[in-house]
Amino acid sequence: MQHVAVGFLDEIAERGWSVIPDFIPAEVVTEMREELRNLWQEGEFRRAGVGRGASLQVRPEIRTDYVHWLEPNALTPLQQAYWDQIDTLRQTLNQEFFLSLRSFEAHFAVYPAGSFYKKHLDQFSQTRHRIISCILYLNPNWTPADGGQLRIYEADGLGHTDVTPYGGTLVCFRSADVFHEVLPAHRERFSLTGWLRTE
Ligand SMILES: O=C(O)CCC(=O)C(=O)O
Ligand SMILES: [Fe+2]
Repeated sequence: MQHVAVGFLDEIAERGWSVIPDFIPAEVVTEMREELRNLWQEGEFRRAGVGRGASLQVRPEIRTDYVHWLEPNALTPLQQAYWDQIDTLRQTLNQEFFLSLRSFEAHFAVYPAGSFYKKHLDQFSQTRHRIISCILYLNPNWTPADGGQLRIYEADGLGHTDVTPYGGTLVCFRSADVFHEVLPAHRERFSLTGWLRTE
């Protein structure tokens, strides 16, 4: 079993979210960002939507990012290595919290300068398969002045915490009950966003 910091599991249990700085090393962040950039230049991204299946809609008043879904059967070696790391996390979460997380789905995301994603939950009301959201940031030299923070709301709805999207940082939270939003990014913002699922 991978050694995850005790604090990580406690935070997920108690407040619903946790941040792991340097989840992957800087060289790997750079290589992943190169893969993302190539796909972007090849026109392999689509405007992200809201909802699922037939009710999926592009809603620019809610989110203005672009996504490219990864194909689990055709991962690059770099993507596979990340998948393996997440799989260890999956097993740890299953053991610790008696969950039945079975799979992982993920997309690269690009937030062009000025983009945002308003306050939302990641679980769909009709289907409840997304249990833990995992976001890996791929930005070079990000600073708080670049905006694009992930704003995580407290369960009481009163307070919030802003997470700066430094390259290599992983944020995990419970998809069903942690409200969050992406504040407007002042620079192009890159990430790999995924969900541990029960199906
Ligand atoms: O990129 C982030 O920080 C969060 C993205 C997000 O909330 C989502 O894609 O559902
Ligand atoms: Fe989200």
